[in-house]
Amino acid sequence: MAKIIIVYYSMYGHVKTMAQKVKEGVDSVGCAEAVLYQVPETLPEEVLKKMGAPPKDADVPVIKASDLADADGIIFGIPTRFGMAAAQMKAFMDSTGGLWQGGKLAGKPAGIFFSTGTQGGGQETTAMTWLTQLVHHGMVYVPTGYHTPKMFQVDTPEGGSPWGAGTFAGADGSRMPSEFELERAKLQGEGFAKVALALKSADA
Ligand SMILES: Cc1cc2nc3c(=O)[nH]c(=O)nc-3n(C[C@H](O)[C@H](O)[C@H](O)COP(=O)(O)O)c2cc1C
Repeated sequence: MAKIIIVYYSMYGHVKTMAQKVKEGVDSVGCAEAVLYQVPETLPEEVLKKMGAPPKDADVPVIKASDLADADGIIFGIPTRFGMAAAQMKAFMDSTGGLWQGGKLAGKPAGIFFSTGTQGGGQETTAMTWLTQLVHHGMVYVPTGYHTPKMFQVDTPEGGSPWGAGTFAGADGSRMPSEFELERAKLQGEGFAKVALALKSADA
């Protein structure tokens, strides 16, 4: 059984909704199971209140760096801030120095999915700039590529790219992931689990 960790930050629920679909995809493969975690919050309560952030989910545990060590693969769910990852995600990665020194994540597959407010708001730059985290840990980036013919056909704005599944929250945050974006999130989970299983069996 391959254990896949899906670790995300989600202030308004878009990334969380995508994370649940990615999990569905991983779990559908058989011999693979995804576990959801959220990263610790770094903003003070009063700032969160001003930003209109709802309370965090009690049902998703908050991750510690050591939780990553026994994963067979890690998928990162990232909301965009100013064209790159939300600082909460980076703050969590900054707590993984011990794992990095011990090479504990080296060789593990890693995927990325994301959410921006708008088209052109930084879906690909968020993924690209996150690669530094993976490279320094020696992780193996698993993109989705054009994993469904529908990616060539969309005529309405849809989030995501060959870098990973994605969604648009809309300028006011009111848009929720579309059916196509959720389908891609599930496909990403499926494809990722297959790669993780192959790497795990090659390692056995
Ligand atoms: C401080 C801040 C910076 C943001 N920067 C961007 C940005 O550069 N591009 C963009 O499209 N959206 C930006 N957004 C919108 C977020 O990406 C959006 O709220 C998020 O993807 C929603 O995901 P969530 O519901 O999981 O939190 C920003 C939001 C905040 C609060």
